[in-house]
Amino acid sequence: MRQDMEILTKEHGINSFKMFMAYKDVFMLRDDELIDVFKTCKALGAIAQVHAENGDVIHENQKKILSMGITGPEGHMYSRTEEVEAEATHRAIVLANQVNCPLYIVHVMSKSAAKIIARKREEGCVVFGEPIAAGLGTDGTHYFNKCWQHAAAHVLSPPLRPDPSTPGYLMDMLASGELQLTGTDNCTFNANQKAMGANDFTKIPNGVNGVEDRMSVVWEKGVMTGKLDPCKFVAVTSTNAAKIFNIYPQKGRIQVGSDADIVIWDPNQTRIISAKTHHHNVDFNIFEGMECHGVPMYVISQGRIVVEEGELHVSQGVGRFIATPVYSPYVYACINERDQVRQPHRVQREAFKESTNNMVTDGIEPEFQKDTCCVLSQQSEFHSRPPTRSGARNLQDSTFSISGAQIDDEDSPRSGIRVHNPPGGRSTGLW
Ligand SMILES: NC(=O)NCCC(=O)O
Ligand SMILES: [Zn+2]
Repeated sequence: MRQDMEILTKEHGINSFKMFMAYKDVFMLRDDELIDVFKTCKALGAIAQVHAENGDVIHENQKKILSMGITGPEGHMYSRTEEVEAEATHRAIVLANQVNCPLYIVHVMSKSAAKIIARKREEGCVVFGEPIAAGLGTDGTHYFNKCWQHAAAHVLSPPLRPDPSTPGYLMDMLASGELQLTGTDNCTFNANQKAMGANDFTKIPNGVNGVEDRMSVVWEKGVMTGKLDPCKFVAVTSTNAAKIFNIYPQKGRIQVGSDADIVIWDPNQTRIISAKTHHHNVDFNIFEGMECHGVPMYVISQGRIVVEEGELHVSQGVGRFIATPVYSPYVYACINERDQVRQPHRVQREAFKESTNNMVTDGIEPEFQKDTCCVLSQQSEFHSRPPTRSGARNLQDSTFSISGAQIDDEDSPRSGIRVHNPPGGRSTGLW
């Protein structure tokens, strides 16, 4: 695998690798495997991407939900809760940070996962979060739709969230910079293909549309709501991605020398999204009926007009692959510095010399020293402090040990523990 990644980065212009924490027994990587790939990405200067959901938990939940007789698309959502996404998001960030590898979380779908990304960035982790058009434009209430096809058409992973305030929240996070860019994870299936899971939600192919409508959805939900200004709109739809994937300013900027890929956006026009008029080769559009302000009047690609007033003028094969070089400075600048300054360092000490008196008895009256020695050796398995002057166990000590033993196991029965020297003199009193 490492060799393949090396060839891809060095000879084919690939600088990012997506890993799955979901899809148990298919794509799912375990922690040690993730660490391995993160280390390889780091060594190659690539960006590690993860699909963050806990595949083991999903597997358990799926069995449970199916056994309850829930076979429809709502089961997809119930089996992949926010917590399942948030746990994996947190774990991925921790693992990547441990090996100082930059991380990109694809399709951030929940408030919980977004909050974790924001918190870990605040703590200094190099992690980027990408919400997608689906999660910004619609929500998981569609899984409760009585029409199976409608509900199944919204199945993607992680799923849309039933909390209808989620899209607005994710947009707020983009506006504040806590999430950085928008994608789509465009991956469409028509009704017949989705029907593979007609009797079992776990078999519904995952994925929805997004690529054609992403700009419109982000403008409508971001700019028209006053959350994003037009410059931030450009940043989260274009420039930030170009920077992260190391193709800026060839892409993501309009200037002499950059590629002539330009969208002329008319903010005053409106259009209504529909499967009847979209250009996807699929029979459903998850944004069906959404009225969007802001319409691309012209799209220029490689200097040629490819969209003009709603009409598409493209020919197959004119697209070209853009190589993405490793060591993106926007991603790796801090990483390289951290490699230098965050090294653990060894403390220089004198060699250990065995002491002739290995009991610490300072401050304990001589008459109690014998008892004390006995107690200390009994305590060796525990965090030990000497007994108090009265001889009682020091209450600052932990009485917990992994073995389950208690510090006072030998004084039985437990309800009648003898105190050698309680305040006020020796007695056989109980405490
Ligand atoms: N988002 C989605 O369901 N896409 C299909 C493949 C994947 O899970 O990434
Ligand atoms: Zn994915």
